[in-house]
Amino acid sequence: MLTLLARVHRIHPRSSTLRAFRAFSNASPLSPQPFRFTMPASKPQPESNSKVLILGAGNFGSCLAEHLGDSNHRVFLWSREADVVQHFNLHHRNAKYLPEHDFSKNITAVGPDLPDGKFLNEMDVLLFAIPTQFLRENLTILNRSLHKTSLPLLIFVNKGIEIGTDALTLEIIADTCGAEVAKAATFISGPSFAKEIVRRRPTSVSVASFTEAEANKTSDLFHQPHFRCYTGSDPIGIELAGALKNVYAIAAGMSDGLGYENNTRASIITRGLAEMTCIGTAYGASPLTFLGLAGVGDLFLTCSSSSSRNYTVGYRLGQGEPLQKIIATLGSVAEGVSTAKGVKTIIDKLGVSAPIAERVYEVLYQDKATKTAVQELMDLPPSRELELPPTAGGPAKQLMDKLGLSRG
Ligand SMILES: NC(=O)c1ccc[n+]([C@@H]2O[C@H](COP(=O)([O-])OP(=O)(O)OC[C@H]3O[C@@H](n4cnc5c(N)ncnc54)[C@H](O)[C@@H]3O)[C@@H](O)[C@H]2O)c1
Ligand SMILES: O=P(O)(O)OC[C@H](O)CO
Repeated sequence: MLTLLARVHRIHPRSSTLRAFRAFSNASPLSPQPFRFTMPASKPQPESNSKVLILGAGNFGSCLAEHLGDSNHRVFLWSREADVVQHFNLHHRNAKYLPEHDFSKNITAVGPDLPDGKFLNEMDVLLFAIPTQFLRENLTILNRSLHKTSLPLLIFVNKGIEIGTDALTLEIIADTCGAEVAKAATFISGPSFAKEIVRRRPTSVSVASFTEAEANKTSDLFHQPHFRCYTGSDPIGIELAGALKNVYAIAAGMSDGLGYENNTRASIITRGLAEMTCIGTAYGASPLTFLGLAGVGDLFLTCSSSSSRNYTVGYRLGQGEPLQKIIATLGSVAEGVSTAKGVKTIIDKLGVSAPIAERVYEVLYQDKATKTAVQELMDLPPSRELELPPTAGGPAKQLMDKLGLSRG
């Protein structure tokens, strides 16, 4: 397989890229396939009419509530905003997010307090659509009433890295709810604008979990003729891909905002993918995950559309607006802004070269002018196009140790 890979891609058999692939297949704690672990599973799902609690009634939580309500599940949508709850139950509309959309009658809004233990444990599915920076505080509270012997199916859709800890969601779950809960968690990522899903535009996503049964249950729950799910066993990889693409979407937006054209954006997308793959590989994720929907799929989407909030932040920065004003008026979360901090720490720690991500960090947090950032990237000395770093160890290994999943 590796010899074939070398022949097809004209890679020298002793090249560092091939060595990295070889090292990955031998030493990485994660493998893109097959599923290797026997895991704690959630309680059996009903054939139909699952009871689903969606935590977070922003654009994405509301859109996924609609998707599941529309396929005849009984959906409860938790919002921390009392006016959103009240308005939703009266009008079947979310006044703040996706305000044009008429929502399914199968959805009931709940809140603003977090649901109590009795309600929580009656659910078949808990889906978290809360921005990454607020997940820990909510999981800490919910964990107190979660029955660990009869877990609901647990699904996470946020795309970010926690400020201060540089933790991925898997680690936040392990810290707040324990390793057994983290091992049963499932992650959805990929190119999926909320406003297109509610209009039933054909969409495909990656679904990953350490547990095959949980990934399959999530896929079964979501799969529709207009919504395809592709399962995988690299949750760390799809989490990293989803978080990283937001940083590169800011870079692509900056370039467009500065008035650069298609060549520049294509360079940012392609070099961004190379950086994401190197960071992911050094972290201990599978490089192949970055070629999937959660990787290049979502990168391409968010780097090339003004529907992306992260792209919009970059675009407005490129046009000369100050960051604080952009954040104050965006009306919705752009995870790339906070994630750029975690990415900077991770690349420094891992010693990975990621010049685009570094420049995004410097523009956001060190007052570097967007034009200077682009010029500095263009002034870099010529380099090899792709050199994957070694994969042994890395934060994924530490996370797998924490979950009790490392190879003996
Ligand atoms: N919008 C999309 O198309 C899309 C697609 C895929 C993934 N995502 C991801 O989903 C996550 C949520 O994004 P979104 O688009 O729904 O964001 P949003 O800005 O539309 O909504 C954010 C939601 O978080 C809630 N919130 C804010 N502070 C909170 C707190 N302390 N505790 C609990 N809830 C709090 C808000 O009330 C709101 O309901 C993000 O990680 C995003 O990257 C979004
Ligand atoms: O609007 P963005 O930039 O947060 O992107 C939303 C989703 O992540 C697209 O898949």
